[in-house]
Amino acid sequence: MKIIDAKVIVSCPGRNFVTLKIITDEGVHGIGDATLNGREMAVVAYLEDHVIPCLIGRDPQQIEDIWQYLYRGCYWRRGAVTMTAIAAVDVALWDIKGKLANMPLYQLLGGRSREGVMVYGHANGADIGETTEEVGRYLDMGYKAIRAQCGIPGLPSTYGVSGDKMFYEPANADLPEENVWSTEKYLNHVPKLFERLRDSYGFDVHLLHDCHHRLSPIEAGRLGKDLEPYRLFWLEDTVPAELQERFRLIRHHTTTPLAVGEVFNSIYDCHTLISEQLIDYIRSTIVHTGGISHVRRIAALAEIYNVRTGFHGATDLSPVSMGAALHFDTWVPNFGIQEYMRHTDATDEVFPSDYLFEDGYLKVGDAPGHGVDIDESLAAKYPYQRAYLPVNRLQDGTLFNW
Ligand SMILES: O=C(O)C(=O)C[C@H](O)[C@H](O)CO
Ligand SMILES: [Mg+2]
Repeated sequence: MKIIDAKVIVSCPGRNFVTLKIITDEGVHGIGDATLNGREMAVVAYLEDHVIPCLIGRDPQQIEDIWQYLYRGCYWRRGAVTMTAIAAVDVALWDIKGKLANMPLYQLLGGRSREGVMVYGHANGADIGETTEEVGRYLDMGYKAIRAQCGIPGLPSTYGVSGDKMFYEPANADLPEENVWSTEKYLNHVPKLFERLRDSYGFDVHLLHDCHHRLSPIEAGRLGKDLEPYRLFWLEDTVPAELQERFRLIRHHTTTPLAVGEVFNSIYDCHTLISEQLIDYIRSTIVHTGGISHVRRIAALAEIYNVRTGFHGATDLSPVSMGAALHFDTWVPNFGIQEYMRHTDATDEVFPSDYLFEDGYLKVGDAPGHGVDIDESLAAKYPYQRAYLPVNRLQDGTLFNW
């Protein structure tokens, strides 16, 4: 069996998605997500110019060999662009293997470990009152876990707060939008949000919060401590995580569970965090971390240190990523939670899928492979539109972390 063709499809049904489609001589095809928000075309060029020529003629059943060929063979290991491109190939090949075996992906991985995948939704508002109402709305929809973000008095905009309450899309400008940040204002305000949420809804719902890489370790320790009475499910991305050792200090100061990893692209970004049990949830996900073949190694390492998975699942990860992640989540023994930011109807039409939301859980279907496809003629109606994630400045103008 041979790969006879592969193509990259870029489509913007509201936001940009990059999809790799691999076609075999037996008529079976597989697809993988290659979307890297704000740097999409770098992955397109990487795939078209450097990866696809190496795929033609190879046996698509040799997933591991192809993975090693693309990782070791490029010499310049790791990096978001490389690992996203490899992930797209890997997921497309697992999709093909599932179709050849006539099995859903979770069966190939080792079978079902749970009936459904607990997901968390995104409640946000301009202030504490609005976020509290939004959390209520998510509870009414059946969610068991909800991430809560709210506007900070004195700041014109805040990460995680959007006009559209169902579909959050931060990459929205032809050039990067500039936000303004104050850690002091933020640290004073956030505990009040969670106090109100626990007063309003009690302790049965799982509450999560994302700091989006904006604190120093000691500030993170303080926030974690301040939030302890409200028993968060997790506090995410407290500090920029290039330096894994930073988490030792945070861990010394708080028992609030910690999650990190959506910007990681390799096991080498998180091995210290995991093996020293400095975190509780690892968020490195399939699309940006080399695909199923690499993420399952991270999950296996995490399992022996009692760290659970909590995959990134924002809207900039396409339904293809969500389908693959849900199969992985259905199987992986140390599953924790799955992020679920809903896609727009236009996106779901371009990417027909068979997963369903039911009472706080997402459930995969039994279609062979990962169960998500692309409608190419519809995709072609939404041409690429350049869009960037925002940048962030402190109130004195210093460039900061977004
Ligand atoms: O979903 C999250 O937790 C995020 O932090 C979303 C990110 O800002 C987004 O994926 C960046 O492209
Ligand atoms: Mg995040």
